Order: sequence, then C-alpha cells, then structure tokens
Amino acid sequence: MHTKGGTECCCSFEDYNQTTEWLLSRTRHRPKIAVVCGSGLGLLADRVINKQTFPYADIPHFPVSTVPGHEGCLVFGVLKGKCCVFMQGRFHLYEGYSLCKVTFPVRIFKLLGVETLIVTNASGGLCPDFKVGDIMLIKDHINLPGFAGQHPLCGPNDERFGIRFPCMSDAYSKELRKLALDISHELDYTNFVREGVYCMVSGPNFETIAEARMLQILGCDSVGMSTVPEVTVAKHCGLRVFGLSLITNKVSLDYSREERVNHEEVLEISKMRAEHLQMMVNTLIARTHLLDEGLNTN
Ligand SMILES: O=P(O)(O)O[C@@H]1C[C@H](O)[C@@H](CO)O1
Ligand code: HPA
Repeated sequence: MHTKGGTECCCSFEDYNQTTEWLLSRTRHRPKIAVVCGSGLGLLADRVINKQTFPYADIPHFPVSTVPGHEGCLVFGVLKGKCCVFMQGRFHLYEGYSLCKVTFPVRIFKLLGVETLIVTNASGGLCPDFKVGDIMLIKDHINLPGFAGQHPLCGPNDERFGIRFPCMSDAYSKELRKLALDISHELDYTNFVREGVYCMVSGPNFETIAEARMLQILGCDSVGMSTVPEVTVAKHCGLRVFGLSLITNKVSLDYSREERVNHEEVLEISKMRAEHLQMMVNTLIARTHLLDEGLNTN
C-alpha cells in the first residue's frame, strides 16, 4: 500500500511489476488479446489450445473470486491462431474489493503486452425492445458509482499507465463494434444482437423499481454490477476495448409485475447463450488483425 497526497492506493507499481514478472516467468504465452468472462461465461475460454491455467489464489497480489459463476482462473493459450489470456471470473466492488483491486488484472494485461481487451457481462435489460437472451454490443456506458467518487482512477495518477484526465467519449472501439455487427449478420444472429448503453451500479442488490425507472430515463439500455471500472482503466492505459453484455433478465419497471430476479436465473441464461457468445467472441478474435492491417472486414 502507498499513500500520496492523502489518498490511499492499494496497488503500487512494484505490485503490478511483481505479478507481471511472476506470470512471464511461468508462461511462454505473450497475449495480445485479453477477455474478461462475466457471470456464468467462463466457458468462453473452452476452445483455447496449449492452455495454461493459473488459479487466482496462486498469483501474487491477485484477488480471489467469491461469486458463484466466476471460476477464479487466469487462462493463457491460443485461440484461432491468436495468443490470448482469459479471466474466468472477475472482481466486483460489492465483494468488498477496492476499485484498484477490481481493475488490477487490466494493468497486468497492459504490462504483459495486451493491446485489446474484450469484456463480457450479464446484465438486466431496461430497453423495452430487449428480450432475455439478447446480446448487447456495448456502445457506451454510464459510470454511476464514478459520479459518487467510486472511481478507479481517483487518487494519485501514475503517468506510467496514462494521463490524469483521460477521454472516455470513445471508450468502446467503433471498429470492433462494426466488425462484431458484420459477424452477427454472417452468423445469422441479428434477431438477438443489439447495441446499447450499459450502466454500472455497485450492487449487490438488484434495482428497486424506482431506481430502474430512473436509469431508463437516464438513457441506460441495460444495468449491471461490473465492467465500467475495467474499461475505464483499460482506456486510461491505451487498450482498445470491446464489450458484450448478455441480457439475462428484464428489469422490473412495473409495480404490478410478480417476477423477481435472482442470480441463479442470471447463471441459467448465461449458460443457455454462452455458445452464441463464444462463437461471436472467437470469430472476432480470429479477425482482429484485419483492423490492425486497416482492411475492410467484408
Ligand atoms: O460479472 P457480471 O457483471 O457478469 O455479473 C453480473 C452482475 C452481478 O455480479 C451478478 C448478478 O447476478 O451478475
Ligand atoms: O438486473 C440486473 N441488475 C444488475 N445487475 C445485473 N446482472 C444481471 N442482471 C442484473
């Protein structure tokens, strides 16, 4: 822990370096793409070959997963010819971790040489057009905890990672979203692929009806309890970001409705759609070089 200017940071540059060195000395993989698997979506790492798995508990300075549906393993390997690293399980603010810990892996990815971060999550649908099982390409986000000062970049800025005042108006790569839309057409997924704005709340409770109505008025298409801190830190350190949100439930906006959302239902829907998500992510990974080469994807 180091303190500067009265604000506490729980992770020092030395911590990030130690973890990076620990991993680099144990794997020959040098990933350019990192994938964060959301609730019940650990299966996204299933098709990886030459797999090397590190339980979070073994990795210095890494937090451990405490939520069902988050396995708690870092998986290195090759997918569609691309060297990747997958987080099977992420960390959430509501688990009691500081946002510095929640986003710790993102800076490790940066130091490992990763250039593209793919984030996935489960969320509740607020847009009336969304159905359970839809996959939402994240176009933008609202950092609700950030408005209240729960922000991963609060505290002394480490210029080795990025600038003090990063721009977030282009947080989600337009090129990757376009590529994903093309892929959804090719795979004939268009009847369940959407685009929208994701809003992060801290959780752990699901929203009240008044809160849900407020979020809808604010322009949120879906609501979840993660992703935004990771994306913010990734943009800060110059990673290209792509995000997919699986709509696992419709958020209740009506006092007369009897349905009650629960985590088991979230995991059930994640399981049901995981293969489609996997197909989209794998195809996207297979084609990321087209963007680097500036080629048209069609
Ligand atoms: O890690 P994600 O954002 O996919 O997890 C969602 C939000 C909560 O952690 C949990 C609620 O069921 O799923
Ligand atoms: O309805 C929801 N609200 C918040 N987080 C969620 N994660 C899955 N569904 C939801």
